[in-house]
Amino acid sequence: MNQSFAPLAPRTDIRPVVSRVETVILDLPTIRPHKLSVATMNGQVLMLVRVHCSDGIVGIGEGTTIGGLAYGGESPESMKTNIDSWFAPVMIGQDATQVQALMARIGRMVRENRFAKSAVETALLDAQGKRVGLPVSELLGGRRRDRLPVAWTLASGDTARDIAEAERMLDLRRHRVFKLKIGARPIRDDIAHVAAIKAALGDRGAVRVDLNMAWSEGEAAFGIPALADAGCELVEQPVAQTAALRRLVRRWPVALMADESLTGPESAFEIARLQGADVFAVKLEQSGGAFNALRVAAIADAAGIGLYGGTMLEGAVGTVVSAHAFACFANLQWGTELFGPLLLTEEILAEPLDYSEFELTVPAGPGLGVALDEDRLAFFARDGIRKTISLPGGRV
Ligand SMILES: O=C(O)C[C@H]1C=CC(=O)O1
Ligand SMILES: [Mn+2]
Repeated sequence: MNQSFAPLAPRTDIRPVVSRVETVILDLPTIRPHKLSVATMNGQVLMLVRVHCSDGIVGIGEGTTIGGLAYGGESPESMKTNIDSWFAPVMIGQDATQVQALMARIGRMVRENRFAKSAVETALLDAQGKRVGLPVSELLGGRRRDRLPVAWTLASGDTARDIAEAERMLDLRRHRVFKLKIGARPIRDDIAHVAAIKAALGDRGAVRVDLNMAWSEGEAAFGIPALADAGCELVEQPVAQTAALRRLVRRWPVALMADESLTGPESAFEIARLQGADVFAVKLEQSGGAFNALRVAAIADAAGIGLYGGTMLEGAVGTVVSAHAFACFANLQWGTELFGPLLLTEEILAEPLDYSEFELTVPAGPGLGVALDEDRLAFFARDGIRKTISLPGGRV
């Protein structure tokens, strides 16, 4: 046999490595102002990261915050700078197939920066899923559900407008669980607002509230029983301090949920040890990525704490990786609020996500199972082509 025609044996000793890391910031309009006690959002800023690998595969990830720096110490701009300057050199040339090992390497070189870590981990998982032909959920241990219930946040700042919005969501069969953002107004006004919305919806819609830490412990002791009387079933992060939250838990027939005070497995362990919450709002970015979110869920399960799939109001990419992770949770007693893409006026995916019958379908394709619409991305990129053209009707 002529040796020169013998097929080459595949090189199993050469693994694809990270060859380039690219970041971009997108500025997207929201369907209406979104009013939280900490900030009013008139648009959303997404930081997208692409991890290019030596086998030609590209993974995508997202880092997004709420109201810039209003929610925490990272902003989309800080994520972009830190990934460009500090993450990329640590990643380039490293084995792209061993996601946990590479994240551990990043963890040794980069302190904090949980949101940015979540974004690059997402991109590595997307790339590895595309490489092996499996959805991210399967790389995380395997999904237990294909569809996730999705709550909607009413945050227009106006009671009548919120009721009309809830009615529309019920008619569309898109959402039947409503989270009301309160805490910016006097307590009695907020209670009246919640009571009016619950009275209008009756048994057709569940009502929950999020204070984003706005109340003191004394205000919470006054407000929570009134919320329970108004028919509210869940109160999210009424106070900032874990110790205060713990003192409020189980005093009234309404569940209390930790959000801002939950920043990954260590804080989850501490809150669980103190019996400081009935429910955890797990967010991938707050946790530092999907693997850490699964660790938080395991701690909640072990402690008998309920689970809720939270959002940082991410766009499609951050929402989808969260969906893959929440699909793997053993328990998801309180559903999710993965509605971020629906708050944006613009679609950035080639195929939109499927929101129907009050639920979101977890994509089944390899990796995240979604593809970006590159033209729209180029259009909405900061300093992108939107700066140089305008649409008819002045839509932008
Ligand atoms: O939970 C938060 O604090 C952030 C976020 C989630 C939904 C929403 O409207 O805001
Ligand atoms: Mn919250």
